[in-house]
Amino acid sequence: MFERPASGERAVLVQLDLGQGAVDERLSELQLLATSAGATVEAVVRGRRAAPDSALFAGRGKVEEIAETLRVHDADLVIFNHALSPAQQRNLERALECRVIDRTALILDIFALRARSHEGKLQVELAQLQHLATRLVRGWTHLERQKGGIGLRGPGETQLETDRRLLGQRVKMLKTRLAQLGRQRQTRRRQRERRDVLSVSLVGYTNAGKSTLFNTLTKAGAYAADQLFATLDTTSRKLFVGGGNVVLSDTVGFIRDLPHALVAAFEATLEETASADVLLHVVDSASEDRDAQIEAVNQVLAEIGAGDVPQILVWNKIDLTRAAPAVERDDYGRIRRVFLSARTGEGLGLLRDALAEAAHDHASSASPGPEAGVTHAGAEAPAQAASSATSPDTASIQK
Ligand SMILES: Nc1nc2c(ncn2[C@@H]2O[C@H](COP(=O)(O)OP(=O)(O)OP(=O)(O)O)[C@@H](O)[C@H]2O)c(=O)[nH]1
Ligand SMILES: [Mg+2]
Repeated sequence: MFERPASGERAVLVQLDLGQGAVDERLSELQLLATSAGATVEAVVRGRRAAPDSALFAGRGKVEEIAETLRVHDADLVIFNHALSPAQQRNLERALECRVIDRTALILDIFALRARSHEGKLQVELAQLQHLATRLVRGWTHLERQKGGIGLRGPGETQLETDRRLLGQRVKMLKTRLAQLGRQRQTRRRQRERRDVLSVSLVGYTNAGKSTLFNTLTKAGAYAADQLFATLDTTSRKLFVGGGNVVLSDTVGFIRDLPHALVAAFEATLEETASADVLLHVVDSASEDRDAQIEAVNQVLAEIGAGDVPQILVWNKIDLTRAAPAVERDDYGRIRRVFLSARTGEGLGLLRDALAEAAHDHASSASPGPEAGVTHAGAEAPAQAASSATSPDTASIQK
């Protein structure tokens, strides 16, 4: 579906335990991120520190261990699963004599690979330039330049050697252009609102199954793959459910510690999420990292001003957990959680029911405010404690 540059860089991953928890989950996520960017993971160096070293992030001994690992595996790239300061990155590259990138650069790189729409490309370029702006001083002169490597791909790469002034101008131009596109987007959205269509956005951690669900619901053929950030551009499709019309949008997935430059650059796209009537929060219920992922998604939602948009939790991948398809309702009778499998289609009908209810309430509500979608559902659906195969982890879900 998209061409992938055969970069085949041989990478060594570095994961330090700084006491934030979920170290194993963070590491397997980094592995998936690196593979999604086209690298082959040759080795992993792990360590533990109370706090990052100001000059090298890791300690001296650890840096030596990384150097030795690079030699043994003949690797040419080091990826830190942390945010490195420009100075730390520069010092590490000098010490290790190879390219060192951090988690932010890696994520930006994947975004550069995936961007397809005009707006998406502009957004990625803006994020890359903003990330580069602080790092511009170093240049790449102490390294052999390698076009197309991880962290150097995408529209931002051509600006690498441009001076700050030009870079500033480009950033300004991109912002203006994106603001224009944002206004057009808003106009389209208002027209939709007038037509009384319920707008529903799929949100969730990357790889949760949003695109798969989008496809089975709309048969649209959005790109779904076992890769992080397979989807970058927002795709919307109209959907007919019993209660009325729904516009369903599939969009970029979230990840913990989403780079701020990225959040800022994707403002317009994310705004679409924030202005939805209902969010379908898709969760990979089979993931060991599930609860942390839910939390990370809710955190990003709060950051982009979507913390108050009503959510229906979609407990996806029940084919892996062997949970039964079911719904859970709140005290007002609103469906708050649906157990289903986007892959096998089990429980999909229940989600359609939930959407039909929300669409019905949206159409019949007198004041179509942002929350009109599901908040009044209780009025005509009094607490029918329906088929809730309540799982033991219900308590961990607050939203
Ligand atoms: N077993 C199982 N796998 C699923 C299910 N739904 C999705 N998947 C798989 O999970 C992987 C990710 O699915 P996507 O639909 O691309 O996930 P996404 O949330 O759109 O991911 P991004 O666009 O990368 O953020 C794919 O390999 C899917 O085949 C499901 O119900 N059961
Ligand atoms: Mg997707």
